[in-house]
Amino acid sequence: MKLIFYYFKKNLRKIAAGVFFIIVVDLLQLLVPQIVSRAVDILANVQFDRHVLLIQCAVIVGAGLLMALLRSGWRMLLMGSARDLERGIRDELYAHMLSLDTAYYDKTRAGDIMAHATSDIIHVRMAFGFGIIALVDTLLLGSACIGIMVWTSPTLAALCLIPLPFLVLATKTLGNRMHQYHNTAQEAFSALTEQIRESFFGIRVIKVFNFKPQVRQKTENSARDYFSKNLKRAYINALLRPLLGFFFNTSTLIIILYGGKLVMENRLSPGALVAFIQYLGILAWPVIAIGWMTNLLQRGMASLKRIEVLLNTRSEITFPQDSVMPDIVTGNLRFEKVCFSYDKQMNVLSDISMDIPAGARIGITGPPGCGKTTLLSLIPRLYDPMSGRICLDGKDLKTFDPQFLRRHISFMAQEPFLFSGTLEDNILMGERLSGDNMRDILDQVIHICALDDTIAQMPKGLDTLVGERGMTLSGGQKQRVTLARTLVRPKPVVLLDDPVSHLDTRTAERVIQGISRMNRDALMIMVSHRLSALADCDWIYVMDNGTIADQGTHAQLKVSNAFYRTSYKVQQSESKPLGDRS
Ligand SMILES: Nc1ncnc2c1ncn2[C@@H]1O[C@H](COP(=O)(O)OP(=O)(O)OP(=O)(O)O)[C@@H](O)[C@H]1O
Repeated sequence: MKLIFYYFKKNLRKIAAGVFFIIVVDLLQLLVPQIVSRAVDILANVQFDRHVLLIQCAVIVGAGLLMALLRSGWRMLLMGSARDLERGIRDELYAHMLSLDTAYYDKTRAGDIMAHATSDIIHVRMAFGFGIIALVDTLLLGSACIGIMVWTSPTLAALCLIPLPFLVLATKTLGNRMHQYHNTAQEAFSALTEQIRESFFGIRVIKVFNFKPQVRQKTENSARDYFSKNLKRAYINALLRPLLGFFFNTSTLIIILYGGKLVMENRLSPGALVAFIQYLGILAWPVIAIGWMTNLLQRGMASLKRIEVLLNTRSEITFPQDSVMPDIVTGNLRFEKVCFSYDKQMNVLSDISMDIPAGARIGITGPPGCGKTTLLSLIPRLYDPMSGRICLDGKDLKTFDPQFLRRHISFMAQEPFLFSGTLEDNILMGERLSGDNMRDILDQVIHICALDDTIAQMPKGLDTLVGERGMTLSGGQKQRVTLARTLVRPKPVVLLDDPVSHLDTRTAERVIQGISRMNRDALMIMVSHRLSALADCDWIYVMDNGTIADQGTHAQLKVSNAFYRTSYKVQQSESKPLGDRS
């Protein structure tokens, strides 16, 4: 609610002006039947005054014009404020979502986040935009209409308002149903969109495995589900509108029957009878709006609650107020009895202790799933250890300013991820390189990552668009672009998670040689299954089942460690031409 109040206060003038315009429009709306009433009475009188009648017509036209102007005025003011609220919530939510840690995204579905960022925000806007309008209109127009009707003829008002409670009940009950069906239809729509999104996302797998009939069937089922839920909503709508019409017509019938009798008995003027019918027409909107507004507000409050839950979600990774920002980071890294678990139950890393001097080249290897990526992820604090600690230059990572820490660490993730944009955008990530020799550095990094030939073959070179998620590039090309992104800015700690896994042996060798020549002062930790890539490392850790099972140099491990020796032999023989394998 704090957010709502903030934007309410921020747009207070606009909202006040909008509400004032609504009040004026409502008053004009209430005035028109009065003028019509006079006009009818003049017409009913045989010797009518043409001049007065013309004036009354002119007033009606003038009131109509003014109402049209003021209506667009309040729409702009109130809808504008509501849109501002929508924009504000979206900005706040997005900024907050970016601040949440990786663990949050591990357990949250992308579809739910999308729902918060789209439909929930729209519901809040609707509730606090249309909600205000409906509230003012319902209170003012509804009570004024009833007041005028009672004042004109209490008995006629009492009789013609008999169907009103049924009308409110019907709107409320059917409105609730419609709201329920609306929600289920929304869920069905999300499922359908997700289904379509996923099928295009995995179009290659679908084609290769000939999954077309299954995927089509699944999408058809989702579409049918969406259709049937929408149909229920349409049925309710189809029932609601005639029902509203029926109740209003019943009221009109009562007015004509009993009001006509009053006119004939000269207890009511014909003009007043016509005005009565008009007031009943005006009353239709507030009556419908009560049910509509309740639904709108309920839906808006539910969405606001969901948004607030998200906004109140805090990262498990916390950062100290008085964080450390040393002048120099040398890159001395120490793991002290570090344990980690994703689910807080089963350890993925157990009792990891390592002392890594600044500037060292460290290799990490081990069977799939033994915890190599997890171990790297703890260094830029994508996750925090459950116990033990990790120190950079003797200080616990948890004491560093997070931005500062990540500014000093380069991290190449295992899965190459590219954004839609140009190759250069993806390497530089929107930050221009500063300094005179920066173009040379970029060229040098491109060369190290064996990207020069690839880029030279592209008509637009570095300005080539890579498509959504780098669709137009091969797996190996994507991996080298993400490597270039990691290496382009020299940092004291460089973490590479299987940087050459998608590359052929020759290109991988060239890339590894380039990396080892580069930025010799930096601490570099490289995870790799390809043991030849680790041959130049100063020290290699062999992991198994979340622990450090062995350590040594490449030469030592080739002899002393069974896993390392066997893997190396297999990889050596695989890299030989078929005829040379023995
Ligand atoms: N986000 C996650 N949530 C829960 N469990 C995870 C998550 N990421 C990894 N794991 C589990 O943690 C264990 C270690 O995974 P990790 O990715 O660190 O292994 P790895 O040694 O890098 O594997 P690979 O060589 O295949 O890349 C695995 O059992 C994996 O299933």
